[in-house]
Amino acid sequence: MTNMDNDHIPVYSTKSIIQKSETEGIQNQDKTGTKANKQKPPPNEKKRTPDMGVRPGAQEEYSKWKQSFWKRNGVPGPEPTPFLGNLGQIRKQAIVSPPAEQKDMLTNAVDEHWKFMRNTLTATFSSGKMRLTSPAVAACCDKLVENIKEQSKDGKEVIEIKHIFGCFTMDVIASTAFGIDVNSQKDPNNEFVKQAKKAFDISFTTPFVMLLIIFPNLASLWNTLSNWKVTKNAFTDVFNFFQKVTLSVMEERKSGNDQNRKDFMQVMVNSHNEAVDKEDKENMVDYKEGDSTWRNRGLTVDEITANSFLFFLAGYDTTANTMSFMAYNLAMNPECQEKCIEEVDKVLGKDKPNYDNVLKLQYLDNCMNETLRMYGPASVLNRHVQEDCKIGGYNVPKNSILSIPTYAMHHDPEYWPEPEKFDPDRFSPEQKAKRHPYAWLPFGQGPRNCIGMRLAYLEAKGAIASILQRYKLVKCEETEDPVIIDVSTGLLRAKNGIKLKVVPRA
Ligand code: HEM
Repeated sequence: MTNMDNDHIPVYSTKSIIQKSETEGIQNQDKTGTKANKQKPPPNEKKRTPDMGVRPGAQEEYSKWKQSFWKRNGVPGPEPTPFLGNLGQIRKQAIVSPPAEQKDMLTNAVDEHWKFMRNTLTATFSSGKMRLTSPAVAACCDKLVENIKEQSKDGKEVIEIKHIFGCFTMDVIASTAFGIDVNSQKDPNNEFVKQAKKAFDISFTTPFVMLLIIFPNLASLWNTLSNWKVTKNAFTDVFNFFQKVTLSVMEERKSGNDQNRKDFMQVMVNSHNEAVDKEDKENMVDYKEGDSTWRNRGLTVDEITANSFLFFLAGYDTTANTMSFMAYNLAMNPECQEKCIEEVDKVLGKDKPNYDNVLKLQYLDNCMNETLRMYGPASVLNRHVQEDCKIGGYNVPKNSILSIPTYAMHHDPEYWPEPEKFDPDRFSPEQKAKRHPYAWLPFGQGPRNCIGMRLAYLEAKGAIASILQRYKLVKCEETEDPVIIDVSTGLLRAKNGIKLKVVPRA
């Protein structure tokens, strides 16, 4: 996605996205798709002088002109409010790229540069690389269980589960993306932990980010608006810290220390000389042998730094929230938790989780998928339209931004009967076969989908399985029922956290 220069378009109808064919033949549709787009804003009736005042209703017409773009193009939807359009309705579904000035982040890159980096980084998350990374994830699972043991005091203490999982995902990213071992639960004053938390707080709690949610096309002003300097400078400080960490880790690797470490950092460092395996090629965007955008060079130091940092921003809270809601769902549905425990005992026994045994936890997989349906952290997807096109019979002009409301789609009773019910069997092969594949999009879709999905499954399933090997997750008086959702920061999370008891298994 890029910084945009056109209308921000909320697409409301799940049906219009999912069942394109059903919406063909709409009335009032401009056949060429151009005439309607060339309409001008309402003209002033006459040249106004300062004392003439404004024609009744004209102010409102102007204030809604941008927001009524789709209405004028025949696309049905809710009535926009002046200036903010339908923000009230889509706020629940907003996700935003971090406001980094770093052009080398995958999320900020475009065209050939994005393609080169996406293909290079895709290799970082291949199943082969995941296998190499799984001992590092298993070590973090051990720390997680140890921290739970210390906090739970034989199941008597109430645990803020989101905090525990936040520390876990922080440890995983530190270890896999930066090659640094930390225990953020036990050592909150560690410099890496402090800076990482700062980066995250800046990205997701400042008014600037809220503004970006409201007006995504303002992102291009990031470098020029001085009243955001404080935030920008703070963010740059944090980025500089991560840059120093990356450089010193790379230096250490070059000097021979830790060269055999199998983490993303090493894969990125080796990117110019590593072999490309068959699976990498299959997952790459438009991969062609000898393509000039691919492997004509390795990743630069700036690209490695920017993307290690991005992995942290994109993978920390998303995965921690998913795990928290998963634990919540299992505590609220003990019969489902029993099934998971049975499966974990059968498949893992007392073994540590790794890429292959975690893949075999099919019921736990269904529980994670159902959790992502109910509480997927990214509740909206955005696309920048590159060419004039038709979607579901509607004309969509070049340079529009489409917002796809996944939260709304995941709660549409037409596709998900009793949407508020936790029912992991919705993801059985039979149920899945009956559903449109795009009815469930927690990781997005297409070439720009989530690159870290495999890691997210390995982390979340591995950690929950490690807990269930020893403990049960139990609802207690402090557990909110139903849990209150907060979307004010752009990412969906539990407003008051999630509190549970973690009781040792008999
Ligand atoms: C449960 C956890 C996660 C969820 C629900 C999630 C969801 C998403 C979504 C919805 C997108 C946008 C996709 C689209 O527009 O089609 C995305 C992009 C991305 N995600 Fe994730 N994500 C998760 C974990 C991770 C992790 C662990 C990492 C890395 C360590 C990661 C790295 C990224 C990156 C780099 C992109 C941008 C890809 C690009 O622009 O080419 N994510 N993620």
